[in-house]
Amino acid sequence: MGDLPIVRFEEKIVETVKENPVVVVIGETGSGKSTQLPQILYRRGYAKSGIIAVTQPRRVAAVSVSR
Ligand SMILES: Nc1ncnc2c1ncn2[C@@H]1O[C@H](COP(=O)(O)OP(=O)(O)OP(=O)(O)O)[C@@H](O)[C@H]1O
Repeated sequence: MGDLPIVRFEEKIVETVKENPVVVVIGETGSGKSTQLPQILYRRGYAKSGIIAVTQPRRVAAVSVSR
């Protein structure tokens, strides 16, 4: 699989998350927000100091992106 568009913004996202208590990421459908953001935060160690929670409008979608 090729890289999703969000991957290019990883450094900017991590930097912004570090500096702000709340961050809103806006991007096109399929740009990788739901599937990549939790993995980026996991790789950067955010699961060590807290939990990474993933919400979706439907239960099945929430469970599948959390795996
Ligand atoms: N590493 C990858 N490379 C390419 N495509 C991927 C990869 N991982 C997941 N995908 C696919 O890319 C799409 C990314 O969707 P994702 O739900 O993350 O986007 P999104 O930005 O959250 O979209 P939406 O705004 O519609 O929720 C999915 O169809 C998924 O199957």
